Amino acid sequence: MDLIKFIDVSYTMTSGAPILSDINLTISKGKITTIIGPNGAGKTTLLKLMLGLAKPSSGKIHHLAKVRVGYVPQKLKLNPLLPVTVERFLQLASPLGNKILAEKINRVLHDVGACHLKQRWMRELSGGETQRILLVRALMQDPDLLVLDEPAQGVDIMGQADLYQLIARLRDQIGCGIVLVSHDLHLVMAASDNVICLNQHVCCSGSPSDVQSHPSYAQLFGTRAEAASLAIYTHHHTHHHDIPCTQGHDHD
Ligand SMILES: Nc1ncnc2c1ncn2[C@@H]1O[C@H](COP(=O)(O)OP(=O)(O)OP(=O)(O)O)[C@@H](O)[C@H]1O
Repeated sequence: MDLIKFIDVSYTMTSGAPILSDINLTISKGKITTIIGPNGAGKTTLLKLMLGLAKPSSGKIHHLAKVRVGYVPQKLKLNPLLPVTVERFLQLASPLGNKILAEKINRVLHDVGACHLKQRWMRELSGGETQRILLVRALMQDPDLLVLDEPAQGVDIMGQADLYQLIARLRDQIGCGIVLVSHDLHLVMAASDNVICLNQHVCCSGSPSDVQSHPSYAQLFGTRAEAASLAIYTHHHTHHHDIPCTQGHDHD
């Protein structure tokens, strides 16, 4: 099912500077669509258009009627002096009554494996933990479409892999559409159903393998594109473990 469809969409600044031109794309339920592109390519602008926070200068954007969108911002702007627990933060984001809300918070925290964070202070969470709680907040809207702006920023590589696995699990479990912006080509190629390669216009799009074999992808990302085609999760051992795994050891 199509959730959002862009038809010949262009976006121009009031100064007349073109930001996006002739964008045609479809966001579908049950699929992870990742937008990749260099700095200034217009990725955030594209998300704003999807979310209805900006209007196209020309072209049409069709939304499925009453599509519910959950948005996970790049960063949380929270007053660092404000003592807010995770539970309180989530309560503040919902209009639900006490009992239903408490149950929902528990359920969604459980779904993303974050029950242990419930009583922690928001300001003390790590980057990856904060990202998970922002995801919980978005999921509490029961979204048809989940939009994540660079969710892996500030999260270490193992945390990023976990986050992407979680996003893929949510797609299967909830069946919502997922749109994300990412700079990490390895993870994008491993975890997306569709990839849109953007540089003010759609340079190429399709399955990760379609995009990886497209000349404009190699042109835009150069050596990073080559590196991303190598598997990253393979953990080759060329040695035997004779010490417990909890102690440090080097990998060849
Ligand atoms: N409010 C604004 N006023 C002027 N220029 C803007 C504004 N918002 C965006 N731009 C310009 O539009 C272009 C696209 O910006 P956008 O933030 O969408 O790119 P991006 O792909 O998300 O970049 P990044 O990867 O660096 O976050 C950039 O050249 C940016 O400078």
